[in-house]
Amino acid sequence: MTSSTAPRPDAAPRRRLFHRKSPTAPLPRYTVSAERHDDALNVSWFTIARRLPRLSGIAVRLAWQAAPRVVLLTCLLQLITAAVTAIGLYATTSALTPLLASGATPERIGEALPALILVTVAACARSLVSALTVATTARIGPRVDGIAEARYLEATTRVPLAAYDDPAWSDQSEAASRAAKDAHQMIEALTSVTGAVLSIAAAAGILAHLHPVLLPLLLMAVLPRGFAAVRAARAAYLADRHTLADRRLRHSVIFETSSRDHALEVRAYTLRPWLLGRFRTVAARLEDAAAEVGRTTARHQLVGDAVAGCATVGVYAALLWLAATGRIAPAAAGTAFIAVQLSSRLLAGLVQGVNTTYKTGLYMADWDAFLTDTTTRTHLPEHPRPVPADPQVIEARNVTFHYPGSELPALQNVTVRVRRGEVLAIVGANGSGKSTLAKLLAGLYTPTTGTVTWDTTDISRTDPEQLWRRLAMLPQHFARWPVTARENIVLGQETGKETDILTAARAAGADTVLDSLPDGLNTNLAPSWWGGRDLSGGQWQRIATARAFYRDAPILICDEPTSALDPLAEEAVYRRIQALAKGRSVILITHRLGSTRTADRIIVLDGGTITEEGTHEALLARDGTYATMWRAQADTYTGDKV
Ligand SMILES: Nc1ncnc2c1ncn2[C@@H]1O[C@H](COP(=O)(O)OP(=O)(O)OP(=O)(O)O)[C@@H](O)[C@H]1O
Repeated sequence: MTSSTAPRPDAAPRRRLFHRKSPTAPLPRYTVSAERHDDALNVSWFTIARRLPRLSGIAVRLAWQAAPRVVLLTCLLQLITAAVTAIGLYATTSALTPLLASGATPERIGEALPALILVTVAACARSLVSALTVATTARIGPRVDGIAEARYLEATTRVPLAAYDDPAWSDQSEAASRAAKDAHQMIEALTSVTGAVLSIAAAAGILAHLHPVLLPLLLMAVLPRGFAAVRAARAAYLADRHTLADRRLRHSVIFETSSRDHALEVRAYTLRPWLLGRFRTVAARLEDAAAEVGRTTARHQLVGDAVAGCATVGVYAALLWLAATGRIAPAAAGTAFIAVQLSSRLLAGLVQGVNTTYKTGLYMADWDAFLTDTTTRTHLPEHPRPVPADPQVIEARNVTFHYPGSELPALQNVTVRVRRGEVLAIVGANGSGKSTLAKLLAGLYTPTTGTVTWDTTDISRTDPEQLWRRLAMLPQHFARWPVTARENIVLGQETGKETDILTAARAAGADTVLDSLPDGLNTNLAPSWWGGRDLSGGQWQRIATARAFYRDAPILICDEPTSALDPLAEEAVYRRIQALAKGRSVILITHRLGSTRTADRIIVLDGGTITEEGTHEALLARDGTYATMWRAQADTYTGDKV
């Protein structure tokens, strides 16, 4: 399996999408990382027949999990449909035999009447059972989607963070999320396939019973269209896979163009033409792909219909000949005629069903493979080591770390230790590896080589969820959760005492923010929803800081905690961090060197390696990078050279 989404130079779309006021924009054409089913068009019928049960099995298992009784009911309804079809056809022969015989018309009709009533009852029963099947299937669909989506979400929230940096995983994730949303289609399709197959089998059984030659004749009429359907499905699926990257791109272009977060820059930078140009480029590419699928499907359908049409004419001619030469009874020929017509109608459902089953089934296989791959990536240790409840020392030893797909290490041979009760400040230029080191110490990434230990426990051998329960982290890019202020602070923990929430808020300077909100802690901070309120950047940072302070964890990591705060709030937050360090290990990443003065130790990172380590005074005395940065910052305050 290849694993990259390397951009290729964009080729101009072959045809125009729609009337455009603004031009299309150059947009990289990404390749899809894992073309797992590229062989789908080339495989033999035998392979498809072999694959279909497995593909169907995934959906059937989901359906069974969702509603076993409803599945059983659906199967029962399918069997009833087939039985009613057989009864209807059998009754047709019984009705035709007296009708086509010689004798007085009233007598012949009288003789055929019970069979005619049976034919009518069978037709009504078929319609009723078919309606019941639709209602029953509709009950399973949403539950199946729900289970498939929940399992997708469980996998994505469990997978190590590094997976999100891997384009191959992101591609798979897109395919799996699409499959999970459409799982119900597979169930509907399978139901119609089973129903049609059983009914056609019933028709075939009756025909075989009437005369052995009728069965091959029926198959001749129905098979060509079925073959065409499967070919069209494979072509459509492959085209879908090849446009996966473009569909991801289109989602992100739509999001970037219309989201609230980007709305200001869209206007201030007059981005409309550029963004719409990007959208039109990717939409045109998708339009071209869809048109290609349409052409392929039409070609297969046309060939299938032509062959099926010829075969049907041949079947009718053969029936006439068999009846005319007395080889089969006229009533049997009449029933065969009706059976071929009925089967052709059923075939329409079967064709559609096989089409969807195969296509959706391949996506369900992607979903299944994604869950397996994600579980493999999650690789929890079989017997996880317990995480120390109150670690005394957190240590990275000879740690080197590469982001997925990145040749240069973000960290190289880093050894660092932070003890309980200590504040370790990490400083350095942009991109020097500060956040990466913090994430490794927190177990959010696993080192490529080297170890991170909490006390003597190698954290790669622990259960990460247990580890993260001992962690309070204020990341550089914190999330603005669209929930209440209270939930934003308590986030993921049981709602504790109101006084604890307010204490954390006060320590983070968020108390004044809460005072300004109409419903205080209960104010909804989802500005895109009715009644929701937004906050300023600094106010959000105070809430996010309160979130980290509220969490009573032995390890506190603050990554640029005051980047948006006013000077007074900044001062208060650093004081609080200092106070919190008493019972904790604190890792502080900051460019505000004023705040590092009181840190117990400072490390300076440069290009992923530690170049200096010591106290503020020791590093100033050393007159290295730290001293240079300190002086540069001091100059901006004093206006003098220090
Ligand atoms: N998800 C990622 N995938 C690939 N490379 C990454 C990723 N995140 C960071 N990097 C790279 O790793 C290096 C270290 O990044 P890191 O975020 O740790 O720097 P930093 O010192 O925290 O920077 P800043 O001061 O700008 O926040 C940088 O070269 C960056 O480009």
